[in-house]
Amino acid sequence: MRRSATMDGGNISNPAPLVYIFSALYKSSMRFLLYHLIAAFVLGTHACHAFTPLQQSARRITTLHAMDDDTFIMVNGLPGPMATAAAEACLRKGLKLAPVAMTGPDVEPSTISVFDTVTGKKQDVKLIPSKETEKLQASIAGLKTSGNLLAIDYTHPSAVNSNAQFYVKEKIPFVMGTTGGDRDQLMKDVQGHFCVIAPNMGKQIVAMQAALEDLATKFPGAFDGYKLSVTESHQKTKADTSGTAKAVIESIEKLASDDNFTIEDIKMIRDDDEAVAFGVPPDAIKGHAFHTYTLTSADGSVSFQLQHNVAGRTIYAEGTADAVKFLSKQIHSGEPRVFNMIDVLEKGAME
Ligand SMILES: NC(=O)C1=CN([C@@H]2O[C@H](COP(=O)(O)OP(=O)(O)OC[C@H]3O[C@@H](n4cnc5c(N)ncnc54)[C@H](O)[C@@H]3O)[C@@H](O)[C@H]2O)C=CC1
Ligand SMILES: O=C(O)C1=N[C@H](C(=O)O)C[C@H](O)C1
Repeated sequence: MRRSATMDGGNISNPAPLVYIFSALYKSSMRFLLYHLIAAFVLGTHACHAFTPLQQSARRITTLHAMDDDTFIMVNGLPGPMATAAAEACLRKGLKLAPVAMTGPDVEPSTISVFDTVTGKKQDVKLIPSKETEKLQASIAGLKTSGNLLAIDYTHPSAVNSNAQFYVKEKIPFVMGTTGGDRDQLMKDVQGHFCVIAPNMGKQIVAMQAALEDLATKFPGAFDGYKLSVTESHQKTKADTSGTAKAVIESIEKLASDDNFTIEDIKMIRDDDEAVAFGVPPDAIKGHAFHTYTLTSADGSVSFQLQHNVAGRTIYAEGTADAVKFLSKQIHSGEPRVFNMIDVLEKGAME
Protein backbone atom coordinates (compact mmCIF):
# COMPACT_ATOMS: atom_id res chain seq x y z
CA MET A 1 0.00 0.00 0.00
CA ARG A 2 1.27 3.46 -0.84
CA ARG A 3 1.72 5.65 2.21
CA SER A 4 2.12 9.37 2.34
CA ALA A 5 2.47 12.21 4.79
CA THR A 6 2.11 15.94 4.41
CA MET A 7 3.71 18.79 6.30
CA ASP A 8 1.75 21.45 4.52
CA GLY A 9 0.10 23.36 7.29
CA GLY A 10 0.54 21.34 10.39
CA ASN A 11 -1.89 18.68 9.19
CA ILE A 12 0.26 15.62 9.26
CA SER A 13 -1.84 12.82 7.93
CA ASN A 14 -0.88 9.19 8.01
CA PRO A 15 2.73 9.80 9.04
CA ALA A 16 5.16 7.18 7.79
CA PRO A 17 8.73 6.95 9.03
CA LEU A 18 10.27 6.57 5.60
CA VAL A 19 8.29 9.26 3.94
CA TYR A 20 8.86 12.99 4.14
CA ILE A 21 6.94 15.48 2.14
CA PHE A 22 8.44 18.93 2.12
CA SER A 23 6.27 21.88 1.43
CA ALA A 24 6.35 25.60 1.91
CA LEU A 25 3.66 28.12 1.13
CA TYR A 26 4.89 31.62 0.52
CA LYS A 27 2.01 33.99 1.04
CA SER A 28 2.10 37.38 2.71
CA SER A 29 4.07 35.88 5.57
CA MET A 30 6.46 33.33 4.14
CA ARG A 31 7.32 30.06 5.79
CA PHE A 32 10.73 28.86 5.01
CA LEU A 33 10.89 25.71 3.00
CA LEU A 34 14.51 25.45 3.99
CA TYR A 35 13.32 25.03 7.55
CA HIS A 36 11.29 22.03 6.45
CA LEU A 37 14.22 20.58 4.58
CA ILE A 38 16.51 20.93 7.57
CA ALA A 39 13.84 19.71 10.00
CA ALA A 40 13.15 16.68 7.84
CA PHE A 41 16.78 15.72 7.79
CA VAL A 42 17.27 16.41 11.48
CA LEU A 43 14.54 13.79 11.92
CA GLY A 44 16.87 11.48 10.07
CA THR A 45 20.52 11.04 10.86
CA HIS A 46 23.72 12.97 10.29
CA ALA A 47 22.38 13.95 6.87
CA CYS A 48 21.90 17.48 8.13
CA HIS A 49 25.66 17.97 7.59
CA ALA A 50 24.73 18.36 3.96
CA PHE A 51 23.60 21.85 4.86
CA THR A 52 26.82 22.92 6.56
CA PRO A 53 28.16 25.12 3.74
CA LEU A 54 24.90 27.02 3.63
CA GLN A 55 24.79 27.51 7.38
CA GLN A 56 28.36 28.76 7.38
CA SER A 57 27.74 31.17 4.56
CA ALA A 58 24.65 32.51 6.30
CA ARG A 59 26.90 33.58 9.15
CA ARG A 60 29.20 35.40 6.76
CA ILE A 61 26.87 38.37 6.51
CA THR A 62 28.84 41.31 5.20
CA THR A 63 27.80 44.90 5.05
CA LEU A 64 27.21 46.04 1.52
CA HIS A 65 28.90 49.26 0.60
CA ALA A 66 26.57 52.10 -0.16
CA MET A 67 25.72 52.40 -3.84
CA ASP A 68 27.40 55.32 -5.55
CA ASP A 69 25.09 58.26 -5.94
CA ASP A 70 25.71 58.21 -9.67
CA THR A 71 24.70 54.57 -10.23
CA PHE A 72 21.56 54.15 -12.31
CA ILE A 73 19.56 50.98 -12.84
CA MET A 74 17.95 50.48 -16.24
CA VAL A 75 14.98 48.16 -15.71
CA ASN A 76 14.22 46.52 -19.04
CA GLY A 77 10.85 44.89 -19.65
CA LEU A 78 8.75 47.71 -18.23
CA PRO A 79 5.77 47.95 -18.05
CA GLY A 80 5.66 44.13 -17.63
CA PRO A 81 4.65 42.91 -14.16
CA MET A 82 8.02 41.52 -13.14
CA ALA A 83 10.03 44.51 -14.37
CA THR A 84 7.58 46.79 -12.56
CA ALA A 85 7.93 44.85 -9.30
CA ALA A 86 11.75 44.91 -9.63
CA ALA A 87 11.80 48.65 -10.37
CA GLU A 88 9.65 49.35 -7.31
CA ALA A 89 11.91 47.17 -5.16
CA CYS A 90 14.94 49.13 -6.42
CA LEU A 91 13.34 52.41 -5.32
CA ARG A 92 12.42 50.83 -1.99
CA LYS A 93 16.00 49.67 -1.41
CA GLY A 94 17.50 53.06 -2.17
CA LEU A 95 18.62 52.47 -5.75
CA LYS A 96 18.20 55.06 -8.49
CA LEU A 97 16.33 54.12 -11.64
CA ALA A 98 17.59 55.18 -15.05
CA PRO A 99 15.04 57.43 -16.76
CA VAL A 100 15.03 55.13 -19.82
CA ALA A 101 14.31 51.44 -20.38
CA MET A 102 13.91 48.91 -23.16
CA THR A 103 10.43 47.68 -23.84
CA GLY A 104 8.83 45.10 -26.11
CA PRO A 105 7.25 45.24 -29.54
CA ASP A 106 3.80 45.09 -27.93
CA VAL A 107 4.27 48.43 -26.15
CA GLU A 108 3.91 51.92 -27.64
CA PRO A 109 6.90 54.21 -26.97
CA SER A 110 5.80 56.27 -23.95
CA THR A 111 6.84 57.53 -20.54
CA ILE A 112 5.54 55.76 -17.45
CA SER A 113 5.86 56.43 -13.72
CA VAL A 114 7.29 53.81 -11.41
CA PHE A 115 5.92 54.38 -7.91
CA ASP A 116 6.85 52.52 -4.74
CA THR A 117 3.90 52.65 -2.36
CA VAL A 118 6.06 51.79 0.69
CA THR A 119 8.50 54.69 0.43
CA GLY A 120 6.47 57.01 -1.79
CA LYS A 121 9.46 57.23 -4.17
CA LYS A 122 8.73 57.77 -7.85
CA GLN A 123 10.68 57.84 -11.12
CA ASP A 124 9.50 58.57 -14.63
CA VAL A 125 10.90 56.16 -17.20
CA LYS A 126 10.86 56.61 -20.97
CA LEU A 127 10.20 53.32 -22.75
CA ILE A 128 12.09 52.65 -25.97
CA PRO A 129 11.42 49.52 -28.06
CA SER A 130 14.45 47.22 -27.93
CA LYS A 131 14.69 47.09 -31.72
CA GLU A 132 15.43 50.84 -31.82
CA THR A 133 19.08 50.20 -31.01
CA GLU A 134 20.50 53.57 -32.02
CA LYS A 135 17.91 55.46 -30.02
CA LEU A 136 18.70 53.26 -27.02
CA GLN A 137 22.44 53.77 -27.39
CA ALA A 138 21.97 57.54 -27.55
CA SER A 139 19.69 57.55 -24.52
CA ILE A 140 22.13 55.64 -22.30
CA ALA A 141 25.35 57.31 -23.52
CA GLY A 142 25.01 60.17 -21.05
CA LEU A 143 24.26 57.83 -18.14
CA LYS A 144 27.31 55.72 -18.96
CA THR A 145 29.68 58.67 -19.03
CA SER A 146 28.31 60.42 -15.94
CA GLY A 147 28.40 57.33 -13.73
CA ASN A 148 27.64 53.63 -13.53
CA LEU A 149 24.83 52.05 -15.43
CA LEU A 150 23.54 48.58 -14.55
CA ALA A 151 20.62 46.77 -16.15
CA ILE A 152 17.91 44.46 -14.88
CA ASP A 153 16.27 42.25 -17.49
CA TYR A 154 12.72 40.97 -17.00
CA THR A 155 11.62 40.79 -20.60
CA HIS A 156 10.66 37.80 -22.70
CA PRO A 157 12.32 34.46 -23.55
CA SER A 158 12.61 35.61 -27.17
CA ALA A 159 14.67 38.62 -26.03
CA VAL A 160 17.11 36.87 -23.68
CA ASN A 161 19.96 36.34 -26.15
CA SER A 162 19.76 39.61 -28.07
CA ASN A 163 19.42 41.67 -24.89
CA ALA A 164 22.40 39.93 -23.28
CA GLN A 165 24.47 40.58 -26.40
CA PHE A 166 23.43 44.24 -26.21
CA TYR A 167 24.59 44.53 -22.57
CA VAL A 168 27.92 42.90 -23.37
CA LYS A 169 28.47 45.14 -26.40
CA GLU A 170 27.55 48.25 -24.42
CA LYS A 171 29.60 47.07 -21.39
CA ILE A 172 26.58 47.27 -19.09
CA PRO A 173 26.69 44.90 -16.09
CA PHE A 174 23.32 43.22 -15.75
CA VAL A 175 21.03 41.03 -13.68
CA MET A 176 19.15 38.66 -15.97
CA GLY A 177 15.96 37.29 -14.43
CA THR A 178 14.31 36.50 -17.74
CA THR A 179 13.95 32.79 -18.34
CA GLY A 180 14.09 30.79 -21.56
CA GLY A 181 15.98 31.56 -24.75
CA ASP A 182 19.09 29.65 -25.70
CA ARG A 183 20.72 29.27 -22.29
CA ASP A 184 23.91 27.60 -23.59
CA GLN A 185 24.42 30.43 -26.06
CA LEU A 186 23.68 32.94 -23.29
CA MET A 187 26.42 31.53 -21.07
CA LYS A 188 28.89 31.58 -23.98
CA ASP A 189 28.05 35.18 -24.89
CA VAL A 190 28.45 36.61 -21.40
CA GLN A 191 31.75 35.01 -20.32
CA GLY A 192 34.08 37.64 -18.85
CA HIS A 193 31.23 40.11 -18.26
CA PHE A 194 29.85 41.30 -14.92
CA CYS A 195 26.40 39.75 -14.59
CA VAL A 196 24.07 37.74 -12.37
CA ILE A 197 21.90 35.21 -14.18
CA ALA A 198 19.28 33.06 -12.44
CA PRO A 199 15.81 31.75 -13.16
CA ASN A 200 14.77 32.56 -9.61
CA MET A 201 15.81 35.51 -7.45
CA GLY A 202 13.76 34.62 -4.37
CA LYS A 203 16.08 34.29 -1.38
CA GLN A 204 14.40 31.26 0.19
CA ILE A 205 14.04 29.48 -3.14
CA VAL A 206 17.71 30.10 -3.91
CA ALA A 207 18.52 28.69 -0.45
CA MET A 208 16.44 25.63 -1.27
CA GLN A 209 18.30 25.22 -4.57
CA ALA A 210 21.64 25.51 -2.76
CA ALA A 211 20.52 22.92 -0.21
CA LEU A 212 19.47 20.51 -2.96
CA GLU A 213 22.83 20.95 -4.68
CA ASP A 214 24.61 20.25 -1.37
CA LEU A 215 22.44 17.19 -0.87
CA ALA A 216 23.20 15.93 -4.37
CA THR A 217 26.92 16.48 -3.81
CA LYS A 218 26.87 14.59 -0.53
CA PHE A 219 24.50 11.79 -1.52
CA PRO A 220 24.64 11.43 -5.29
CA GLY A 221 22.18 8.82 -6.54
CA ALA A 222 20.51 8.46 -3.13
CA PHE A 223 17.13 8.34 -4.85
CA ASP A 224 18.15 6.22 -7.82
CA GLY A 225 15.26 4.12 -9.07
CA TYR A 226 12.72 6.70 -7.95
CA LYS A 227 10.37 8.14 -10.55
CA LEU A 228 10.13 11.91 -10.90
CA SER A 229 7.00 13.87 -11.72
CA VAL A 230 6.77 17.65 -11.80
CA THR A 231 3.81 20.04 -11.99
CA GLU A 232 4.12 23.81 -12.18
CA SER A 233 1.38 26.42 -12.34
CA HIS A 234 1.86 30.03 -13.45
CA GLN A 235 -0.34 32.88 -14.66
CA LYS A 236 -1.68 32.09 -18.11
CA THR A 237 0.38 34.90 -19.73
CA LYS A 238 3.65 33.11 -18.97
CA ALA A 239 5.42 32.35 -22.24
CA ASP A 240 7.67 29.45 -21.27
CA THR A 241 8.08 26.43 -19.03
CA SER A 242 9.28 27.36 -15.55
CA GLY A 243 13.02 28.09 -15.64
CA THR A 244 13.15 27.35 -11.92
CA ALA A 245 11.64 23.90 -12.44
CA LYS A 246 14.27 23.16 -15.10
CA ALA A 247 17.07 24.19 -12.70
CA VAL A 248 15.63 22.29 -9.71
CA ILE A 249 15.20 19.18 -11.86
CA GLU A 250 18.90 19.34 -12.78
CA SER A 251 19.74 19.04 -9.07
CA ILE A 252 17.12 16.35 -8.43
CA GLU A 253 18.51 14.33 -11.32
CA LYS A 254 21.85 14.14 -9.52
CA LEU A 255 20.00 12.52 -6.61
CA ALA A 256 17.67 10.36 -8.69
CA SER A 257 18.68 9.63 -12.21
CA ASP A 258 15.42 9.01 -14.04
CA ASP A 259 16.64 8.47 -17.57
CA ASN A 260 13.17 8.77 -18.99
CA PHE A 261 12.37 12.21 -17.58
CA THR A 262 12.58 15.12 -20.01
CA ILE A 263 11.63 18.77 -19.71
CA GLU A 264 8.57 17.98 -21.86
CA ASP A 265 7.34 15.76 -19.01
CA ILE A 266 6.82 18.81 -16.78
CA LYS A 267 3.09 19.32 -16.42
CA MET A 268 2.36 23.00 -16.99
CA ILE A 269 -0.83 24.59 -15.70
CA ARG A 270 -1.79 27.84 -17.44
CA ASP A 271 -5.53 27.68 -16.89
CA ASP A 272 -7.23 29.65 -14.09
CA ASP A 273 -9.63 26.91 -12.96
CA GLU A 274 -6.93 24.25 -13.02
CA ALA A 275 -4.65 26.57 -11.07
CA VAL A 276 -7.25 27.04 -8.33
CA ALA A 277 -7.78 23.27 -8.22
CA PHE A 278 -3.99 22.96 -7.79
CA GLY A 279 -4.20 25.16 -4.71
CA VAL A 280 -3.47 28.64 -6.08
CA PRO A 281 -5.41 31.31 -4.16
CA PRO A 282 -7.89 33.00 -6.56
CA ASP A 283 -6.39 36.42 -5.82
CA ALA A 284 -2.99 35.20 -7.05
CA ILE A 285 -4.20 33.88 -10.39
CA LYS A 286 -2.52 36.73 -12.29
CA GLY A 287 0.80 36.29 -10.54
CA HIS A 288 1.87 33.02 -9.00
CA ALA A 289 4.42 30.25 -9.27
CA PHE A 290 3.41 26.95 -7.68
CA HIS A 291 5.78 24.01 -8.12
CA THR A 292 5.49 20.41 -6.90
CA TYR A 293 8.18 17.78 -7.50
CA THR A 294 7.33 14.19 -6.54
CA LEU A 295 9.77 11.31 -6.28
CA THR A 296 8.17 7.88 -6.00
CA SER A 297 9.94 4.59 -5.36
CA ALA A 298 9.70 1.86 -7.98
CA ASP A 299 7.11 -0.14 -6.02
CA GLY A 300 5.15 2.99 -5.09
CA SER A 301 5.54 2.40 -1.35
CA VAL A 302 7.61 5.53 -0.66
CA SER A 303 7.15 9.02 -1.95
CA PHE A 304 8.79 12.39 -1.34
CA GLN A 305 7.41 15.74 -2.32
CA LEU A 306 9.06 19.13 -2.58
CA GLN A 307 6.97 22.25 -3.05
CA HIS A 308 7.69 25.94 -3.46
CA ASN A 309 4.57 27.99 -3.83
CA VAL A 310 4.74 31.71 -4.40
CA ALA A 311 1.79 34.08 -4.58
CA GLY A 312 2.76 37.44 -6.12
CA ARG A 313 6.20 38.62 -7.23
CA THR A 314 7.69 40.50 -4.26
CA ILE A 315 10.07 37.72 -3.28
CA TYR A 316 11.85 37.88 -6.68
CA ALA A 317 11.77 41.67 -6.85
CA GLU A 318 13.51 42.03 -3.49
CA GLY A 319 16.14 39.47 -4.48
CA THR A 320 16.73 41.28 -7.74
CA ALA A 321 17.52 44.57 -5.99
CA ASP A 322 19.90 42.65 -3.70
CA ALA A 323 21.59 41.16 -6.78
CA VAL A 324 22.07 44.63 -8.25
CA LYS A 325 23.74 45.83 -5.05
CA PHE A 326 25.94 42.73 -5.04
CA LEU A 327 26.94 43.29 -8.67
CA SER A 328 27.73 46.92 -8.05
CA LYS A 329 30.06 45.86 -5.26
CA GLN A 330 31.76 43.32 -7.52
CA ILE A 331 32.35 45.95 -10.18
CA HIS A 332 34.28 48.01 -7.67
CA SER A 333 36.29 45.20 -6.17
CA GLY A 334 36.17 42.00 -8.20
CA GLU A 335 37.05 40.47 -11.55
CA PRO A 336 34.42 40.33 -14.28
CA ARG A 337 32.55 37.04 -14.16
CA VAL A 338 29.16 35.42 -14.39
CA PHE A 339 27.43 34.93 -11.04
CA ASN A 340 24.28 33.05 -10.12
CA MET A 341 22.00 33.72 -7.18
CA ILE A 342 23.61 31.02 -5.04
CA ASP A 343 26.83 33.08 -5.30
CA VAL A 344 24.90 36.15 -4.17
CA LEU A 345 23.32 34.28 -1.26
CA GLU A 346 26.61 32.69 -0.20
CA LYS A 347 28.27 36.11 -0.07
CA GLY A 348 25.61 37.14 2.46
CA ALA A 349 24.29 39.73 0.02
CA MET A 350 20.59 38.91 0.32
CA GLU A 351 18.67 40.93 2.88
N1 LIG B 1 14.31 35.17 -12.15
C1 LIG B 1 13.19 35.33 -11.45
O1 LIG B 1 13.19 35.33 -10.20
C2 LIG B 1 11.90 35.53 -12.17
C3 LIG B 1 11.87 35.48 -13.52
N2 LIG B 1 10.74 35.77 -14.19
C4 LIG B 1 10.85 35.83 -15.64
O2 LIG B 1 10.83 37.20 -16.04
C5 LIG B 1 10.32 37.29 -17.36
C6 LIG B 1 9.26 38.37 -17.42
O3 LIG B 1 8.15 38.01 -16.64
P1 LIG B 1 6.77 38.81 -16.74
O4 LIG B 1 6.96 40.24 -16.41
O5 LIG B 1 5.78 38.02 -15.98
O6 LIG B 1 6.49 38.66 -18.34
P2 LIG B 1 5.45 39.40 -19.30
O7 LIG B 1 5.48 38.63 -20.58
O8 LIG B 1 4.15 39.60 -18.63
O9 LIG B 1 6.10 40.85 -19.54
C7 LIG B 1 7.26 40.98 -20.32
C8 LIG B 1 7.53 42.43 -20.63
O10 LIG B 1 8.73 42.46 -21.40
C9 LIG B 1 8.53 43.30 -22.54
N3 LIG B 1 9.36 42.80 -23.65
C10 LIG B 1 9.08 41.83 -24.55
N4 LIG B 1 10.09 41.71 -25.42
C11 LIG B 1 11.03 42.62 -25.06
C12 LIG B 1 12.28 42.99 -25.56
N5 LIG B 1 12.78 42.43 -26.67
N6 LIG B 1 12.99 43.95 -24.92
C13 LIG B 1 12.48 44.56 -23.85
N7 LIG B 1 11.28 44.26 -23.32
C14 LIG B 1 10.56 43.31 -23.91
C15 LIG B 1 7.05 43.24 -22.84
O11 LIG B 1 6.68 44.44 -23.49
C16 LIG B 1 6.44 43.12 -21.44
O12 LIG B 1 6.21 44.41 -20.92
C17 LIG B 1 9.85 35.88 -17.73
O13 LIG B 1 10.87 35.25 -18.48
C18 LIG B 1 9.72 35.19 -16.38
O14 LIG B 1 9.89 33.80 -16.45
C19 LIG B 1 9.58 36.09 -13.56
C20 LIG B 1 9.54 36.10 -12.20
C21 LIG B 1 10.69 35.82 -11.38
O1 LIG C 1 7.10 33.83 -15.10
C1 LIG C 1 7.03 33.79 -13.85
O2 LIG C 1 6.09 34.30 -13.22
C2 LIG C 1 8.10 33.14 -13.13
N1 LIG C 1 9.17 32.77 -13.79
C3 LIG C 1 10.31 32.20 -13.25
C4 LIG C 1 10.53 30.82 -13.83
O3 LIG C 1 10.19 30.58 -15.00
O4 LIG C 1 11.09 29.97 -13.14
C5 LIG C 1 10.34 32.20 -11.74
C6 LIG C 1 9.01 31.96 -11.13
O5 LIG C 1 8.60 30.66 -11.40
C7 LIG C 1 8.00 32.98 -11.66
